[in-house]
Amino acid sequence: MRTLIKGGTVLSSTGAILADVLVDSEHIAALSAPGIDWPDVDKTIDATGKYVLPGGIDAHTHMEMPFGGTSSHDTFETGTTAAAWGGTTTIVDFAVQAKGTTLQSTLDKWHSKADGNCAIDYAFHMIVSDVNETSLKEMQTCIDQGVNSFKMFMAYPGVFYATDGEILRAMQRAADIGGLIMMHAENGIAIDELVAQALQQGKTDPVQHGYTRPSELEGEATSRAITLAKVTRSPLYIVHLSAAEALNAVAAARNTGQNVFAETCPQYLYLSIEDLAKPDFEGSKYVASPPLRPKEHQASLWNGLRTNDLSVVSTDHCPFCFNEQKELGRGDFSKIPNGIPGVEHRMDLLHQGVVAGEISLARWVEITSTTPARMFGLYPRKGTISPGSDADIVVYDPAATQTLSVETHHMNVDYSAYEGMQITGKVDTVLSRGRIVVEGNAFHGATGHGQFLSRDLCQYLN
Ligand SMILES: NC(=O)NCCC(=O)O
Ligand SMILES: [Zn+2]
Ligand SMILES: [Zn+2]
Repeated sequence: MRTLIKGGTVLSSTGAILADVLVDSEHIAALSAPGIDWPDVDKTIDATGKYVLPGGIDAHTHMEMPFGGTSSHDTFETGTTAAAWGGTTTIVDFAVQAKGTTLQSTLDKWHSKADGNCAIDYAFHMIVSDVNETSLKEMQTCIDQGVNSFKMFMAYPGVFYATDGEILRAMQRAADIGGLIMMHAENGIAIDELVAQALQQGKTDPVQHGYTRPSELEGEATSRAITLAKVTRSPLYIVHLSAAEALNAVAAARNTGQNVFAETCPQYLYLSIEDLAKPDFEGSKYVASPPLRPKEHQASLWNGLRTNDLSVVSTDHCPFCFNEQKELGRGDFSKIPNGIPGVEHRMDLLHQGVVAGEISLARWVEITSTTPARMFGLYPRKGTISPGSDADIVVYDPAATQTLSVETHHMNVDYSAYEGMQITGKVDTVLSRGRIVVEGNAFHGATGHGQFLSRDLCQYLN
């Protein structure tokens, strides 16, 4: 099957050119001057007036993730389908080690959830919640199976939390074997005290989730993680960075040349603690950790995206329904399942950054596709429109408009965190390994089309 995408503006992390893109089977065969007459073309897509960009890579999702006695509501099938609708053609999801289990059994479990069930390609990170001799050894086993990044938690004592000593040991191991430690950086011990105090004072509303997780405690944990990474000579990737204090710590480390990287998420760029404070328990829809911050943090985060102190935007997609799931925390905010849905909207939301003049078109591509591909060992198979690369391609109409809503989204969750938001730009067509999966308002993808991506070691970019 040969598909020609004609007349579009092809975007990359370095700029834009007018070019046609020839796709042969699953791969990009050629970029050519506009109008070249390629033989044996089965399907032509007219991209005149549209952008042609590499498919989005969302390096932080949680499909079917157990949390707080329930499970995130998107399956790998529904979540990857929603991702495709929004122009994301690869996800990297987190396999979650439960305490007392091995990394191998965790990996097997996540394969059994995902394999054969994804509409787009997928890979895994590993959450290490039980640091012991076996799991430290198994980090190499994970790498051998294409999983070379390991998330650890300074938050959630008693669940995922690791002590500084455990983090130090895992970082030493990662440094030895070429792994990447990803850190949820919040001071969970201090936060638990603040949570207990708030509950004791009868403060139970969702907004307390924000008040009990102050940005200083994200800044402190980020600095501590950076120090541990420095001592162990381990690269470090801070996940879901939300606070100016944390960003300052990352920027300072990077200025000294340390291999420290960070991602932020659309919710920290567009939503704020005012959403968490919505009445009638509606704030629960916005409970995630780190929490949504006062609006002032947003300008710092956009600046971090420009300076590259924030290298990646991922969603941390972790959907829990308002009815039944978020409901578990009515009367006790600490029991609200943590997470916000968003896998479908990342490309659109970041395009608003282009429209608003916060970032360039090239930067849009870089932070949503090219850098995650390079950072997580998927480049040049993914993250670029180049001959030989997988034909994961988005044709995007920058002039179209849409309104985000639970009525129209495809995520398996009963609310939209961005309800009513007006968006300029819309996905027109999506190809996943050469297959047209989205075309206008039609979905042509298939469950099981998505393949597991065994990742190469990470390529760090300062
Ligand atoms: N972020 C969040 O609130 N839920 C998902 C788990 C995590 O990433 O910490
Ligand atoms: Zn986290
Ligand atoms: Zn997460």
